[in-house]
Order: sequence, then C-alpha cells, then structure tokens
Amino acid sequence: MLTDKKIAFIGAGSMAEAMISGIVAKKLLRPEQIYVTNKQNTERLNFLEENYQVQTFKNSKEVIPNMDIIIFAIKPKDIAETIENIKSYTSKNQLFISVLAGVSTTYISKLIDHNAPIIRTMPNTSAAIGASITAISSGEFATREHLTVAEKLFEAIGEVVVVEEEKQDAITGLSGSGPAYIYYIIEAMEKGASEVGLDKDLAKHLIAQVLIGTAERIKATDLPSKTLYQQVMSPGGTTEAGFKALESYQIQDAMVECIKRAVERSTELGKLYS
Ligand SMILES: NC(=O)C1=CN([C@@H]2O[C@H](COP(=O)(O)OP(=O)(O)OC[C@H]3O[C@@H](n4cnc5c(N)ncnc54)[C@H](OP(=O)(O)O)[C@@H]3O)[C@@H](O)[C@H]2O)C=CC1
Ligand SMILES: O=C(O)[C@@H]1CCC=N1
Repeated sequence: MLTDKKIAFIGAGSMAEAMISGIVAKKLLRPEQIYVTNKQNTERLNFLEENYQVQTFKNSKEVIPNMDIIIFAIKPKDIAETIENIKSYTSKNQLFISVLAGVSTTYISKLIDHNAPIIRTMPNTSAAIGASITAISSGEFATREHLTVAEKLFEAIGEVVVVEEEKQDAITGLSGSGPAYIYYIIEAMEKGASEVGLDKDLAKHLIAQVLIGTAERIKATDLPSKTLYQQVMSPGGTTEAGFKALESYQIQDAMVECIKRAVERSTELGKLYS
C-alpha cells in the first residue's frame, strides 16, 4: 500500500522526528521515500539527513507536486502561512495528514482551497520509541482507503484508534499531552527518592518498573483503578500513610483540572485557527 509512496513532512521538530524514526526503523518506507522541510533551521535538516538518510528540501515547487502524502508537523500558529506557501503545488490526488493540536480538517480544507482528503491525528512523544497512541479522524473528503493509509503510517509509531473528529480536543488533552503529566509525576517521585536517600540510577530503575508494571496491569485487568490501589494499601500500612499526603494536597482534583484545561486549550486553538 505504501510501497512506492512519497511522503513530505512540513515541519522538522520533535513530532516529525519521532514519526520518521519509527517509520524508518520499522521499514514501513525507505528513507528515499521520505522528504522533510522546515522554516529556517538548516542544521536541524542536516541532522535528520545524517541520522535517518531522508531527503530534505527547501524548494517546495520542485518537491511538493511529486508527493503522495503531505504531513503537517508544525505548530498551529504556523498552519496558515505554511499552507499559503505550498498550496499552489498541491492537488486533490494527495493525502494531507495533520498532527496539529486543535486545528480542524475543515480549516485545513479551507486553507488548501480544494477538496483535498485530510486526516487529523493526535499522536504523542512516545512515538520516539514506537509506543505512541495515535487517534486518527477523517475529514470530509477522506475515504476509507485514506484512513487505512494513515493507520498504517501511525502503526509504525505505536497503537492507533480511529475516532470521530469531535473527540480530538478531548484526546489531545488526555493522551497527546499525557506523557508530560506523567513525566512531571516521575520528576516528583525522583525528588522524593532523593530525599529518602536513594541514588539516582536505582531510583530511576525502580520508578520505571513501577510505571511499566502499572501500565501493563491496567491493560490486563478490568478491575477499577480504585480496587487496584486499594489492593496495594494495607490498613495502617505504608501506602495508606503516603495516600494521606496525596489527598491533603488534592492531587486527584489537580489532575482532573489539568486535563480539563488542556482540552479547553485545544478547543481554543481550534477557534483561534478557524
Ligand atoms: N510535541 C508533542 O508532544 C506533540 C505535538 N503535536 C503537534 O505537533 C505539531 C508540531 O509539534 P512539535 O514537533 O513539538 O513542534 P516543534 O516546535 O518541535 O517543530 C515545529 C517545526 O515547524 C517548522 N515550521 C514552522 N513554520 C514553518 C513553515 N512556515 N514552513 C515549514 N516549516 C515550518 C519549524 O521549523 P524551524 O525550526 O525552521 O522554525 C519546526 O521544524 C504541533 O502542532 C503540536 O500540536 C501533537 C502531538 C504531540
Ligand atoms: O502542547 C501541545 O500543544 C502539544 C499537543 C499535544 C502535546 N503537545
């Protein structure tokens, strides 16, 4: 399906690199099928060329018309300028994929100015190790075949779920941003470990395995999270003592608020760039 397809990444930042590394490592595409551009950072393009043997380009007029798939991996604020620069070299036969938070397929369609097939996606940075969860949604002109192409691409960087586009803001605040929340908690656990006298390497090993074990367990069981944490907690034991501190700082309320605010921001970005 992707055998002879050519793909251009517009934007060469962390999401583009995470996707490129997964696609190349899984041999989904050969490096010569992958093209990358950015706004000005030539050093960054050289880095991607050297590390992944992909093609980089500056001249959109020469490259864009020959692409089968164009992936927007830029910030939401740059979408209008980016599409303005390339739209005259695009056609309806190309598939457009966006990883942008908040930005709707309707808006991208309006900017491209022809009935192009567009797929909106929300991966996360765990893509760098092939462990993203990517939600993908079809825009108005995308067919089942386009969706399948996008599924294949994002399966190279982890798991994929197909969702209605109206769920994408909620997903962005939960699993797009999610790794950051967990890293923040990890940072707190590392600080705690240091304060109780554990060295950094041992603490990192212990924390990582706690997270892996917990994640695997929630995937493997239907038991509610409350039951799972209650199983850890012996009456009058250590966990209960720790929990009293978590509850006194209202950690759960803070996390609920965190997710709600991230989702609101995704919706706001969608309104700003609409
Ligand atoms: N980071 C994350 O965890 C996730 C990010 N996303 C989404 O991915 C998108 C990209 O994020 P991320 O990779 O972190 O961003 P980065 O800031 O790392 O990269 C942005 C890239 O866009 C390029 N760019 C800016 N303007 C233009 C332009 N006019 N033409 C071509 N390229 C341009 C920049 O080039 P230059 O450096 O030369 O200015 C840079 O390469 C965002 O929309 C974000 O919402 C989605 C899921 C997770
Ligand atoms: O913070 C952001 O806006 C992007 C989208 C999801 C993760 N990072």
